[in-house]
Parts: sequence; structure tokens; C-alpha cells
Amino acid sequence: MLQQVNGHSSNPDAHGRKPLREDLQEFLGQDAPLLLLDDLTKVNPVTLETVLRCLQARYMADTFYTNAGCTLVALNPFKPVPQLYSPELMRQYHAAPQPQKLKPHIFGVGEQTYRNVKSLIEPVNQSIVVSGESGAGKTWTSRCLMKFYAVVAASPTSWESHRIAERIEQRILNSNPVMEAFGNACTLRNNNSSRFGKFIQLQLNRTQQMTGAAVQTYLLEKTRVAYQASSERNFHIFYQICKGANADERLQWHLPEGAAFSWLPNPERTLEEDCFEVTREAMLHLGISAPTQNNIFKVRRKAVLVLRGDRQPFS
Ligand SMILES: Nc1ncnc2c1ncn2[C@@H]1O[C@H](COP(=O)(O)OP(=O)(O)OP(=O)(O)O)[C@@H](O)[C@H]1O
Repeated sequence: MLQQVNGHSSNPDAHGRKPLREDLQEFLGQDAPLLLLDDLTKVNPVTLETVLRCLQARYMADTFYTNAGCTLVALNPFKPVPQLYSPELMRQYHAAPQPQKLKPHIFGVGEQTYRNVKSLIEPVNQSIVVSGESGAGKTWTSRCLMKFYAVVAASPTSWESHRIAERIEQRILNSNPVMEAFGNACTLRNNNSSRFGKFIQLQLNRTQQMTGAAVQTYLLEKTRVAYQASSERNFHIFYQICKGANADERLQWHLPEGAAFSWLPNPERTLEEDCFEVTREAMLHLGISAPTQNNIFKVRRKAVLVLRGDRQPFS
């Protein structure tokens, strides 16, 4: 069917591509490079095409953050960009008279939220919602925010306050390997995909210094224990136990070397997330003693065996 857009035909060309509307062509062909548009509200006309072209131009120029009004759009660079997350940059955003005037960045969002708490404007409690599809970089972004607050929400003059903020950051960072071992899995989109939601609460005192933190998890994808889509895996912890248990533990847990379980597909894939030692270390730092750990892993291993009874083992 013939479609008319702004009075122009939108018939596909010889390559099957639809011709661009005149106003789109004008916008995309303008003198100012698209990559300079640091706020998507400046994109005019706002269409999927113009927004994506703008984000693409910025991505090609290694500019991974763009504002969209009061929302920040973060593109996943899929490569390390250390200068983008340096402590110097954190301090720059923290010290800026107007951080919103600096380039769009997750530290800008972090700082603005921190200032809202400080200025005691209602609501004093502030929330940052990090959302996106699997592999978009939500976990990464949350970690960046934690690191940012550990630096800024500590008194520069009080060594004690600095130590507390660092200790809280360390405990939260230590909770990551544990939660990831039990709640993350390798999926088609992300080798280390979180299969649960997380609510992290940072507590500040009256002088806006970090005094505590709480992490609440929800909506764990429990069905993954018994069913994994093809080419996906079960939760990391099962592979960690099978690959990382020492000789004594193998005897105790009835886990012969090289045993294969039908509920643990694709065990031949070696991921950096398979490291049992990292999980154990982090559990110890969180105060989970070696005997308690032993009981937890024993139960995990039994769970796999019981499930194995319901399904054909690998041949
Ligand atoms: N800002 C970034 N800089 C460099 N690498 C990044 C960045 N953001 C994400 N990545 C890379 O992308 C991978 C996937 O990101 P992440 O695990 O944060 O996604 P996610 O949105 O939490 O996914 P899921 O919902 O599946 O848990 C990371 O392991 C990391 O390698």
C-alpha cells in the first residue's frame, strides 16, 4: 500500500530502503555533527531514526553517555575505558559548581542525587533506577555508582569516616561475587547475566557521610535450576563447585572428578565467573565461616544430584 509521509512517497528504493522524510534528511545532513548533541531532547524531529543516528554517531566517537532530559542513556562500550571511571573524574563531578553543565555521565547523575539529599529538598530519600535489557550494563553502572559514593560520601577531613565508607564499599563489593555466584548465569546475551533484581540502599548520616548499606534481592529466576534454554547454563555456583572442589571436598560431597550432570549443560565453557575461590574468599569476608560454607555447598551439590535422578544424565 502506498504510504504518504509529509506529502512524500515512502516507497522503498531499489535496495529495499525507504527514502527519508525531507525534515529527517535536513536534520541528518545538518552542519553541526550529530555527536555534539548531548541531549536527545535537542534532536528534532524526534524519530527512532534520528535518535539512533545520534546515539550511533556518539558511540563511534567513544562518547557513551547522552542525556534524554532528566534520564541518562548509557551505551555499553563492550571494552575497558578506564579514563571514564577514574577517581579524578569522580572528584571533578563532585567539585563542579554545576555538574549538569559537564558532559553527560553516570557520575553526574550520582552527584545530582547526592546534592538533592544534601539540600534536604523533599523527598529527601533519592532513588536511581537503572534499567535496560540484558547485557546493557546495569550491573556495571550500579558498581560505578557504589564506587562514586564511596569516594564522595566520605568526609575528606576525617580519616575515620573515610575508613567507614571504604569498609562499606568493600562489603558491598564482596557481596557481589557471592550474589553473582548464586544468582547469575551464562545466557546467550551475557556470560554473567543477573537472574534476579537488586535493591541497594545506601544510608547517610546527617552530615551526608555513608554509614551503612543494605542489599535486597528479588525475583530470582528459580526455574533455571531445572530448565536452561539451549546454549545457556545453570547458575555459576554449580559449575564452581564441580570445577573447584579440592580432593577432600570431592570425597565428602561424593563428587568424582569430571562427573557430568545433565542439569549442568555446557560445562566445557570456561568462564572467569567459574572461579570457586573468589566466591569462597568473598563469603569469608562477609563472615560466612568455612564450616557454614561447607554445609551450603553440600546442600547445593545434593540438589543437583536429586534433580539428576529426574532426568537422563549425560551419556
Ligand atoms: N561502561 C562499561 N564499560 C565497559 N564494559 C562494560 C560497561 N558496561 C557494561 N560493560 C560490559 O558488558 C557486560 C555486560 O554488562 P552487565 O553485566 O552490567 O549487564 P546487565 O545489564 O547487568 O545484564 P543482565 O541483565 O543480563 O544482568 C559486562 O560484563 C562488561 O563486560
